Amino acid sequence: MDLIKVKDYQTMSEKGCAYLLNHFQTLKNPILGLATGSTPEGLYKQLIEKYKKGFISFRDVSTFNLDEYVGLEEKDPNSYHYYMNEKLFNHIDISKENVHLPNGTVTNLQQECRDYERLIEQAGYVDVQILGLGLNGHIGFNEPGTPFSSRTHAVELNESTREANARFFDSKEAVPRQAITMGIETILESKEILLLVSGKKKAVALARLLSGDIREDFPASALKKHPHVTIIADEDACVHIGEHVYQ
Ligand SMILES: O=P(O)(O)OC[C@H]1O[C@](O)(CO)[C@@H](O)[C@@H]1O
Repeated sequence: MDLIKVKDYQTMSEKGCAYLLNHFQTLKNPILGLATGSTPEGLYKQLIEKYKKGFISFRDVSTFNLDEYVGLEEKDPNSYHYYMNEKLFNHIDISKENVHLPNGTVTNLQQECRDYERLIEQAGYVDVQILGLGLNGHIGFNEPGTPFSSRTHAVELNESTREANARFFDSKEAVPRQAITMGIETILESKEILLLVSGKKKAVALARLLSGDIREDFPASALKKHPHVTIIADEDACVHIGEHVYQ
């Protein structure tokens, strides 16, 4: 894993954008894996800016999002469909049929997960997967204990994750209890992975990722098995690096 340490959130977002643009140049039909949450918002702003200035087009880009809540309609402001439309897709020239997110409103979640896997495979797998880091080391919605061999699946969300995400909802009770997420093995099939980490809150998780063992109770540690992971982290997120030895 390569660690690029930057000053702050803004620089992390700019560097993340430069990293993606670099990869875009080498790919004919880039397939991007996308994350939600607070962390990539600045990166999406950067991408929109580059598009508006004419530096980049998304006409040939396809996207696969990591996850979606179960039970939220696309029009629900807390759904990840809504988030992606608002934060990125509505502002760029991407074709809606090239955009993919799991559908959390279907009755047969297992079938939806299998279909999502098939779509990723048919597309030829993700070229660059963007990830954020959960406080408990989750990636996508793969909570601690998720087998590294997991494929796209429906999950029960941890209370700590529901609490962390309650800031987007009216109350913690309103946060869905289930989600669909790409599995850890699905994520590891991406050709390149870009992990963005920002803020003091993430410092312990980042330090554990860098110096701890590869263990299923810390999902992000699976990234150490991948040959092409780049981490861009700001100074606040790096404050605990090297301080402890994590088991
Ligand atoms: O970027 P945030 O909001 O800190 O969230 C970190 C991670 O947690 C999730 O929001 C899931 O809870 C991921 O989508 C995200 O990458």
